[in-house]
Amino acid sequence: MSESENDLAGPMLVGPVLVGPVAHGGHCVARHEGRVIFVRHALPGERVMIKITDRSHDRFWRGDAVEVLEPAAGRVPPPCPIAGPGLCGGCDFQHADLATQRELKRQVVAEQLERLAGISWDGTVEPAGDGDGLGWRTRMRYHVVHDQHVVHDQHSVHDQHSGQGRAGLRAHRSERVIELPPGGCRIAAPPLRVPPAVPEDELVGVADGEQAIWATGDHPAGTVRERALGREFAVAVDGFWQAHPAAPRLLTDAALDGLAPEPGETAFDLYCGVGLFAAALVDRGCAVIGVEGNKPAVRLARRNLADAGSRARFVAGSVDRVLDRPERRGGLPARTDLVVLDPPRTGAGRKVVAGLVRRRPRAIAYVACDPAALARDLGYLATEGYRLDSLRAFDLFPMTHHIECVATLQPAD
Ligand SMILES: C[S@@+](CC[C@H](N)C(=O)[O-])C[C@H]1O[C@@H](n2cnc3c(N)ncnc32)[C@H](O)[C@@H]1O
Repeated sequence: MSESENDLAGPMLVGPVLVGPVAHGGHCVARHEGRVIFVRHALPGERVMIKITDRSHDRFWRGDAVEVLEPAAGRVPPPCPIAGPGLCGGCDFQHADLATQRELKRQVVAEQLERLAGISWDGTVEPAGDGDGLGWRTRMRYHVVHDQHVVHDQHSVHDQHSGQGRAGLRAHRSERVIELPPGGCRIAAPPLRVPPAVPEDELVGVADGEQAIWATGDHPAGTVRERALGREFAVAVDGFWQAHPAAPRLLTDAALDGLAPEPGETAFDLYCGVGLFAAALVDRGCAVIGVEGNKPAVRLARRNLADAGSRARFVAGSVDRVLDRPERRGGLPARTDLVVLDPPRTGAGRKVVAGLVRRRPRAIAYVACDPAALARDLGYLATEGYRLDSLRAFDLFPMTHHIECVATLQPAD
């Protein structure tokens, strides 16, 4: 709980405040009486009243715009009734139209690249083809709220929940669960919008066409079949697969456009999951080695690419360690023509960058779900002699602040 929520004087309201530029993380920057406030539910240029939600940092506060005195041109009523201040933390930008959302994301990518890598980028954020930015999310994790009742027995008093719970989503930066509104989650694919009542605390849903597959527990068993690139991929129910249905095609096309693979070339697919980029490279005639830390995903990748025979090989392990290991001890060859890397939100880091540039690839495609980590790693790659060739940004997470980028690089000389 934040300090302000603990405050006996009640929540603190400040303003009117003029909202400044958007910042990475789904908020804008405002200044009030010499202090920076990261404010959610606002747009640049608006004049708002801010409810302070976190005063625990010396250098900045956090807050929600709870009253908009002068709205910006792109403001719209949020399509979901739980998208407002203090409610669901999943969607950051429902109060902006899609063009404004994309402009905010463009500014964030450009600012991160400039500030962290000294790169000036004048690209746009490309839509993923959805009309209204709703109903795209094919993977959902719901939390379940139970009615608690207190049980007294002869030894102790404890809380118990009774029977089925009601599904919800977490509030922003909080464990608090906000119950779904009637009609369910607006960005979930239609079969996942309204989940079934379950007795467990968590519920994972995967959309399989018009059907939903539901699973509970920390490590739900089972696989689903995803169709992409004219292939079928088996994916664990709780495993990684791109959440937007347009993502596999958009991202592999962008990576391959930059790499321009030739038949017979060698490639690494680092952080390969169940083999999406490996499949795209194999289908263009390359021999690929995938590296993935999640062992079940590696087993599925081997199955998914079984038709490629010796042209697709998968190594289980942490990318930094596998890159460091000699080939005779299960590491990777000393040279490769091409590299695709698609790390988690934390990015690849200096050690991975050093390990891959040592192989002198003629082209690298970096698929990134965090523009700050991407910009930091592009800085490392520049120091190691790789220059940015192209950078495309895709709006694969409409209504949220998230954005997916594909950067391609070549040796500077
Ligand atoms: C963003 S996903 C990309 C998966 C795949 N490229 C795709 O598009 O389906 C990142 C993957 O990296 C894996 N991963 C995370 N950290 C890792 C590490 N240090 N070494 C190897 N794999 C890692 C995760 O298990 C996950 O499958």
